[in-house]
Amino acid sequence: MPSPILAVEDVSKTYDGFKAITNLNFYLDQGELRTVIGPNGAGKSTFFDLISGRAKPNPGGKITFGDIDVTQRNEYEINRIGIGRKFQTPSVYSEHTVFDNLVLSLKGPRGVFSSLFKRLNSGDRDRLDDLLKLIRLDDKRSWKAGQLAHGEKQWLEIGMLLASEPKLLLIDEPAAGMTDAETHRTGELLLSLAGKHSLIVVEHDMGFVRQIASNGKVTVLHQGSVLCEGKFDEVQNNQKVREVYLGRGKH
Ligand SMILES: Nc1ncnc2c1ncn2[C@@H]1O[C@H](COP(=O)(O)OP(=O)(O)OP(=O)(O)O)[C@@H](O)[C@H]1O
Repeated sequence: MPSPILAVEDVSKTYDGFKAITNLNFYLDQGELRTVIGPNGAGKSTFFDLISGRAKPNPGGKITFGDIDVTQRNEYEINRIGIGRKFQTPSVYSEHTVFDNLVLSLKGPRGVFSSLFKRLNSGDRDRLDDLLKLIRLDDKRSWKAGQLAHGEKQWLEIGMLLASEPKLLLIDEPAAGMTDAETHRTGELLLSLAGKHSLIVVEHDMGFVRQIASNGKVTVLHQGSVLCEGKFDEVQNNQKVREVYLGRGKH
């Protein structure tokens, strides 16, 4: 049994007396791709905020990454320890080329100026070439990022996340606003990352969830807690999930 890379234990988060996350327990294995779904307001973004250090849990809970207790670490430290996050809306450097966007995201203490004007070593170059192929933007490496289609910007941002060499990737609704073909390609990309990386993907598009959860587990959040966890079909057929999430339990 692989040991969990992430353990979230008895974690709660209260905002102005409202519990956005309630006694949440969540374990992710090394190399696992987990999909997290849940209705609006279920706590998915707050869950990511807590793991990434953007928000602090109420006293009492614990978040462990590898063997490090990150419960009270700040966002910057957690990112350096190896948790990278991609938000729903792509945020690329529009005026820079695709290639330079990746250079700017390479791991290490580099300012914008030194990143762009420093000579890359051959190891970095090879890695960026591989990344460009992986995200299928090899032929657009010299394009300004602002010229890319929405789906391509999302892939570039996944590439930027990978350039920073995280061990765990938190990815928020990567398929939002994509065409069917782009969505499918994104699923292939994420599936190809599993194993080498650990990933948690929050998503609403059920066709996409079915694709990326084909070999893995889905966690359903509801009112800030785990309602159900299992293979896609198990989750889809779960009565509680139908009632609260799909809203058609009685039909
Ligand atoms: N900073 C905050 N201050 C006050 N309430 C918050 C804050 N962040 C989240 N909440 C509340 O916590 C609950 C969970 O919100 P969250 O954004 O985590 O849900 P979600 O599952 O990501 O929803 P969606 O799918 O709509 O993005 C909501 O009721 C929300 O209003």
